Amino acid sequence: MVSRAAISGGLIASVLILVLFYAKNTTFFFQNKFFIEPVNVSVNEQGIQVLRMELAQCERKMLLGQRYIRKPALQFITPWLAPILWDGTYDLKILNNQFKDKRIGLFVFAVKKYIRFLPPFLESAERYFMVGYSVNYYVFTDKVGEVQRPKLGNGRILNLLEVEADKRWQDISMKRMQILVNLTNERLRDEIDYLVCADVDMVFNDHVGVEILGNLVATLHPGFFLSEPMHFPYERRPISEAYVPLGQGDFYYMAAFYGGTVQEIYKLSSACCSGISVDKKNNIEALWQEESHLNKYLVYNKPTKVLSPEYIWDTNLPHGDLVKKKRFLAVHKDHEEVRN
Ligand SMILES: CC(=O)N[C@H]1[C@@H](OP(=O)(O)OP(=O)(O)OC[C@H]2O[C@@H](n3ccc(=O)[nH]c3=O)[C@H](O)[C@@H]2O)O[C@H](CO)[C@H](O)[C@@H]1O
Ligand SMILES: [Mn+2]
Repeated sequence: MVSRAAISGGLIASVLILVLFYAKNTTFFFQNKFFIEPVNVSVNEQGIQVLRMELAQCERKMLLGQRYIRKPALQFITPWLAPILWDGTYDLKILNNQFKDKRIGLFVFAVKKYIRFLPPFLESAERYFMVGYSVNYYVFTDKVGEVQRPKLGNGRILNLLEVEADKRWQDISMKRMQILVNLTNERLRDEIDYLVCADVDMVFNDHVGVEILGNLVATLHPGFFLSEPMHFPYERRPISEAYVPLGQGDFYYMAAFYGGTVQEIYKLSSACCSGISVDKKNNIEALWQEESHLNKYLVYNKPTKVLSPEYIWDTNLPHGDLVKKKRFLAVHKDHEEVRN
């Protein structure tokens, strides 16, 4: 004869199994359904409301025991509590007060054919980049004599500096790290407080101000901000110094816009530079050159501020509706033509 206790035990066990099975599947279901949430990432007056509604929705789902996950890049804060800058998430008045006496540098390479991108880059920077602040441009080129000096605002200085042109575009792009080491180790220490490093094949298209300043600042790559970390194009070959193992890394950053204090950029460029030279000795080049080394560095040295893809956008990319302000835009180019 089966005892009563055994029957109720069996019943409880089967109910438990059913509950677990249901929970597992609903979690799975909601994870998929809500993983890419079509959110309004701009937090102005309506934005705040949207955010509140989302939070309420999120709480409701959590109450129901369903897991609710929002894409990390669409959050306003990283897991290590650094702000992710989206339009409307900061108060410019407070920041302008905080940074009012700071001197800012903008570092850019315009070598060989890329010199053609320099006039629109500088003109747009004069219109949108740190307007009202003391800005020192550091333009490295192999054709100092060919640069037409644009009209600059008050307190803004153009430093034209000579750099030797490498044969391969990859080497030109990577050489930026070597130049940055020297620049931040010597001259810049007394000249500026913050340095911003940019690609030249870009134009400023909207306000970019002191909100981007911080100890160590990097920008989410606009092509990967919604991707799963396992799909980030990190260097995955362990033989390279830029290697990032699967399961590590939070975001994929683009090397076309990053910055920080002179001291932090010195540390960053020194690390990337030594990684690049070890790779050279081992006859390997990281998948995305210095960008791979930058990403490796940022896995282990977390940025203190992260810029949303508002700060690097390309109009060819999908999901532009999530990015309300396109502040720094890639200029479309014929890669073959301009690199050869
Ligand atoms: C979509 C894509 O392909 N993205 C990669 C590509 O970006 P990009 O296609 O944006 O690289 P790029 O051709 O703009 O080169 C980077 C920068 O190096 C400078 N430069 C380069 C070549 C040259 O002849 N003269 C010169 O001045 C210039 O400032 C330029 O903006 O390459 C980068 C550098 O490795 C990164 O890895 C990017 O992820
Ligand atoms: Mn570029």
